[in-house]
Amino acid sequence: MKVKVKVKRVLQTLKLAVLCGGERYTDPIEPPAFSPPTEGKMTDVAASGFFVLVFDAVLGSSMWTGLLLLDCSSCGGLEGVWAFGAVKWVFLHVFTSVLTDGKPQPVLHRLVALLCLLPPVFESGRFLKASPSEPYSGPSPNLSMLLLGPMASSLACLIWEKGLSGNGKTKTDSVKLDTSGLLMRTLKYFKPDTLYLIAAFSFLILGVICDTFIPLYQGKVIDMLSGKVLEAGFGYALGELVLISLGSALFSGMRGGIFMCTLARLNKRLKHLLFHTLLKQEVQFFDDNNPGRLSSRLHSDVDRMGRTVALNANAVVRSTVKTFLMLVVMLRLSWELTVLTCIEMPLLAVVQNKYSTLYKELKEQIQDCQAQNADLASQTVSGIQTVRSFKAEKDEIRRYQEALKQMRVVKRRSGIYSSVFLLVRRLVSLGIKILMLFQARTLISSGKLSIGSLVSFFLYQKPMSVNLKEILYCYGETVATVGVISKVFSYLDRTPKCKEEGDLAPDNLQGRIVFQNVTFKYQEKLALKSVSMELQPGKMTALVGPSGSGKTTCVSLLKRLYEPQEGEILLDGKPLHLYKHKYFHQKVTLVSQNPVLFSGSLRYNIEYGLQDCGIEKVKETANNVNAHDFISEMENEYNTDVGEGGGRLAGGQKQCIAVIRALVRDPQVIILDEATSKLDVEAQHSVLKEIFARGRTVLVVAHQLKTVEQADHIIFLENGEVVEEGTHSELMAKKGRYYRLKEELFSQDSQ
Ligand SMILES: Nc1ncnc2c1ncn2[C@@H]1O[C@H](COP(=O)(O)OP(=O)(O)OP(=O)(O)O)[C@@H](O)[C@H]1O
Repeated sequence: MKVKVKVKRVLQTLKLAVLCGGERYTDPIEPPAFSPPTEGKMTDVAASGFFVLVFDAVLGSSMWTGLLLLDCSSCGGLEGVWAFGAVKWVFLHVFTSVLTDGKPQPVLHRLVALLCLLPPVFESGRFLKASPSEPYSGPSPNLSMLLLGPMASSLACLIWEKGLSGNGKTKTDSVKLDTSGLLMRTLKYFKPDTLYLIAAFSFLILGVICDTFIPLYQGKVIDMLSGKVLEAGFGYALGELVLISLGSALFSGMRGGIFMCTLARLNKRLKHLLFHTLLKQEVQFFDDNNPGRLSSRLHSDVDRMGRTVALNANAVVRSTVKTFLMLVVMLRLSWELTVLTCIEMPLLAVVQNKYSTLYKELKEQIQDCQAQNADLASQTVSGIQTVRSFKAEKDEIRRYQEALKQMRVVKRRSGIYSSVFLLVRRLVSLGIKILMLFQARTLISSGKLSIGSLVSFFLYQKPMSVNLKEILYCYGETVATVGVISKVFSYLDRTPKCKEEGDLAPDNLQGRIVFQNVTFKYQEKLALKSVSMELQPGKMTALVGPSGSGKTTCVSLLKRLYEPQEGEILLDGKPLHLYKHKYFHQKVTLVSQNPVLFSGSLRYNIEYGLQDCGIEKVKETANNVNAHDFISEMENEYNTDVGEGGGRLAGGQKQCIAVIRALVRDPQVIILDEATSKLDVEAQHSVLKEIFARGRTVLVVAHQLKTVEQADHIIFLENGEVVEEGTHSELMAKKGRYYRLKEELFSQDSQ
């Protein structure tokens, strides 16, 4: 135990000396303050790696010194080399644990494994290649071999850390896990298409097998053309080539078709699920997320997510199988040229990995810009009347131009990165190609390679690098799409902040509404402060107050579009959330000043959300509010299309349709938010008469007292508080707070 502590302290002293860059440092217990923590961590790993390499060199030279002193020419043959590797692993492992206080980083594990494995693997290769005339004699103490192992191991670790396993600076294991977790989760959505996928992958593998053998047969045919093989076999080889080519075309076509079909099914499922989840969210969610962004998630992001995962899985499997088969054939043709081809791979992987990291960030930025642009354009187009009436076209164009400029900057950056990446990739490929041509000349002149085989090799080499590039590209593309996938899943996983649906649906509902100390905030903005009021059945209550006083908020809470943070709203003595949703929204209906109509027929809009409402009931209700006549005069009567947002109807007609839509539901509570302001006097009269029938509870929202003279009870709201209430005449007679506050309004009303 004491020895361990001593070793540790010595190591710490050495380590800190290195970390301090050779500066004088006396106290080994108190380490100097390292600057940024991540930098410190990386230096720590580098220092530990350095000590592992030194310790490995010490172990290696001790073994050779021991063998020389004991006068042993062999170190036990191949078994001895493997045994020494195992012993070395134990020593290095313990050393690394001590060095890192029992928490060695994964990179150190990899370094130790490589240092211990490389020499035995190399010696095993030598053993297998040894000819019977020169049998394997075991390793010899060679300085270059002693240096090569540690150098190759360090380089491999460096390439892995800096290039292949991420950007080498910030990527943590949890992020990696998250990426694979997200991809696995996306794959799970393919479950209903398992049969399709099995068929597609089977065709894919058959197609790949056929593809792989095409160049081999082409090479054979070329050798036959040059007269190196018997003429008789020519027709047979040509037949095989045609057959394989036909098979490749057929299987590839089937594979592509089935994949596209599966992708379409996945898209449909995901979009349906996302739309379903979105519609379940509370209204506040839609206040916080603008429609452009949500629609972009629903359309382009889901498409991209499915496409990336499905097509990339297809491409990766195809390219991997193809690469493996081609590698086998290429190794048989010439292992020297194959090694050169394979050198290209890690180099390209490093470049691609760097590019992928940058590309991922840029993709996310471009996506956000696109959503913002779409939102801006749709807002302007849908509000064109307002834009035109304020002559704000130039402002809107400028805003849109600025958004486009922002996107152009990001896209330009992406373009520059992509050209630099392409340049580096091409240069690497070119360098390797030149080396291969030199090697091919040597092989052909020594008779180890025929021209046909060289042609075959080159026919393999191009698709081989295309396959590798495809694998790397798919990897990059998948990494870039992880952001999109996680956003889509974040919406899919979102639990709506609504109370659970109740099961109350009484046949007889009186419609008595009570607000009990209701307080409500929009995010940080307080809109209602402890509001208490009562709406009586068979009576008309008016909610009056200046703009921003909280009238609409009261209505929204009563319609359960939001939930109060404090207090409760009761319907016939029961909290609203205890009622069944459908029942509740049929019994409590709202008609607003600017009702929203959907494109479709009048009948569709009136029956909206109702399953069992016949045309007779629609006609009867329309008749009751004197709307049947104007509807009958329309081109297709109740089947007349109202246009986008009801644009083909006049304001008063829209209000009339909204009133009918509310009344066909047989409501017990009706909320009129300046709902009849655009109707003529006669129409207003018939609408109000119908509304007040059947002892309904009526809540009317208004800005001015003079518009609600017929109300049984008036509640005056200001700054989210009830400041005054009573009948119209009581309020007019009162010289209370309301009149002091609103003298102007009062004098206007009393005129
Ligand atoms: N979606 C929202 N997000 C944040 N604040 C809001 C939201 N809707 C309303 N508010 C704020 O809540 C307060 C009350 O608004 P509310 O719409 O209820 O007033 P109102 O009396 O209906 O006004 P108006 O008569 O003009 O319609 C206002 O200060 C308003 O700015």
